[in-house]
Amino acid sequence: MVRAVLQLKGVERHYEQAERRLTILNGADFSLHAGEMVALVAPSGTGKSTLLHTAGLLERPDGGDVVLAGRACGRLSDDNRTAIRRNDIGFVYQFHHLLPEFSALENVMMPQLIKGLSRGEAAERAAQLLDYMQIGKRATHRPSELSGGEQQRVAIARAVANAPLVLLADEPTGNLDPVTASYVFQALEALVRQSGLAALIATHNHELASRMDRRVTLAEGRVVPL
Ligand SMILES: Nc1ncnc2c1ncn2[C@@H]1O[C@H](COP(=O)(O)OP(=O)(O)OP(=O)(O)O)[C@@H](O)[C@H]1O
Repeated sequence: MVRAVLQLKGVERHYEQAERRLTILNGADFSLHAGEMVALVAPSGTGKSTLLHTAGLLERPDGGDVVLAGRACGRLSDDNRTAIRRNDIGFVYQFHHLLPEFSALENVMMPQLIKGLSRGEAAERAAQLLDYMQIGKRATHRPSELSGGEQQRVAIARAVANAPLVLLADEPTGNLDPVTASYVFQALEALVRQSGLAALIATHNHELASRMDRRVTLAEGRVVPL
């Protein structure tokens, strides 16, 4: 049986809004397996970002837990969750959030330098990843000198720079035109398949969702098949 790299077990998330309690995740269960790409497709405001942030240990669940490679992590301290996140989880957002004063190569090197790799090792891996994302020729360019699709390719390379177990993406192509979105997704897919990563990708794009292994949605705070 393929092992679950990421599990949500009865996860609850509530927000206090204008003196009322808003329940976003209400006992959400979900398993993501090694090598799998899963699309999270749900209407705006139903909790996709909340789910990704909780799964990615950015936010703590109010109930239940997040299990990463068999280890219960969701309820750990902020410091412990941050340490685990740095090693084991890659994030891609709708907007690239690249550091504007650094080149594409340096942006991809950054997480590796923070982890403690030497500049030489980090530069070598960053160059390989940029080549893999078919943007190697742009390695010395700053984000402002790149197109939206190129910026997202760099952001994806950065997200996997530390060889995480899990890639979480929140509308990674949401800011791109359909043709560019399709090419960027193709590169993302090739990278995920080649590295054996597990990926959970929130998208409103049904065509891209249809290219993934399975699709889930959120209904009344739970994750259900689509
Ligand atoms: N920090 C917060 N405090 C209060 N309410 C919040 C907070 N974060 C999110 N919410 C609310 O929780 C609900 C779910 O938000 P979330 O961003 O997870 O939805 P989403 O499905 O990702 O939406 P979109 O597709 O528009 O990005 C929304 O009603 C939002 O207003």
